[in-house]
Amino acid sequence: MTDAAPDTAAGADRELEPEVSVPPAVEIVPEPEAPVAEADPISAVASAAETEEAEVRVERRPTAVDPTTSPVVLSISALSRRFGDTVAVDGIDLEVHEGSFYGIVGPNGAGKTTTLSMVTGLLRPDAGNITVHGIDVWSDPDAAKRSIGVLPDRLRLFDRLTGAQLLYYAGVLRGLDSATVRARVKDLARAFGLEDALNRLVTDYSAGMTKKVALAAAMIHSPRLLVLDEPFESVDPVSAANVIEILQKYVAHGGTVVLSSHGMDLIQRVCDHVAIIVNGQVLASGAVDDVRGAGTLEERFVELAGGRKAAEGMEWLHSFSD
Ligand SMILES: Nc1ncnc2c1ncn2[C@@H]1O[C@H](COP(=O)(O)OP(=O)(O)OP(=O)(O)O)[C@@H](O)[C@H]1O
Repeated sequence: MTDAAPDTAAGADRELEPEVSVPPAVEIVPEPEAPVAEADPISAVASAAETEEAEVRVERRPTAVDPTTSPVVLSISALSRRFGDTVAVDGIDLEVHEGSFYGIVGPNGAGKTTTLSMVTGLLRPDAGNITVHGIDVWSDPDAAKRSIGVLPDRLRLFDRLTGAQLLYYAGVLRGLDSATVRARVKDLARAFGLEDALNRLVTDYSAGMTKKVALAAAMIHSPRLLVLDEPFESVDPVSAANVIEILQKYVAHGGTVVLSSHGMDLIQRVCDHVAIIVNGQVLASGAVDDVRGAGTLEERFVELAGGRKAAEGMEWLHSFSD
């Protein structure tokens, strides 16, 4: 990350604003080690850009590698973290294999964000170990972070930059050369439907646009592991379908996605593996079909999370005080 190209974000503005000179296709996929499932490497980005024609309903896809037998990309063991008296994460063990589309679900306050923050080197654990491709995230964070792309919760972006500048900055910070960054910015903007917004300040973006530009920034260096905290929050259904298609192609080429979401239906349809976290502990994990059993993932989730609360004691709400 420290070997960034000499260009600056301010320079990016000048270079990107008028017209972007684009070298031929750029892959926003990890360099494939496993055989790829499709002949055309990606243009995941380009093909997913056909917003109008996008299938809003997406389903699980076959991947290049079998995510039950492929090498472990992310290993979490005995991970714990407390904030004062609150135990946010309480001894979590998880293994995520290469080529997996791994969903993490849990009720509000279950510890998902805390877990993902520790996995990506943003929050120091109290105890436990995390390795990414065998590299310990907390003893060698620079090396570990090189292969991770992160969409954190509670985004703190440099929002006084334009979208183009922000993406350019993300790319050069990750050591990409200027021409590669420019080409990828163009691909990503097309894929995420942000072309018209590239030259506007990120602070003026809607919530969904902000999420999409942050997601694009997480992908620009084609990391081997993408860790995405609620990537579809505020994102409209067509854009979400585009993003999913991009992620599915990324996974099909050997990339690995770990994402948290409250969209049970989406996780059930798209992910191959899932972990249900409640009160900082993993109550169920494994292949989605094994975890959900005969019912839906949502039913299993409600069962493990303690069921719904009846709306008793709220009669005052319909007393209409005026
Ligand atoms: N910085 C912090 N300081 C104090 N408590 C925190 C902090 N971050 C998280 N917590 C607490 O840790 C617990 C887990 O929070 P976390 O954000 O990980 O949950 P989550 O599963 O991501 O929830 P949500 O689905 O609502 O985003 C909660 O009780 C929360 O209040």
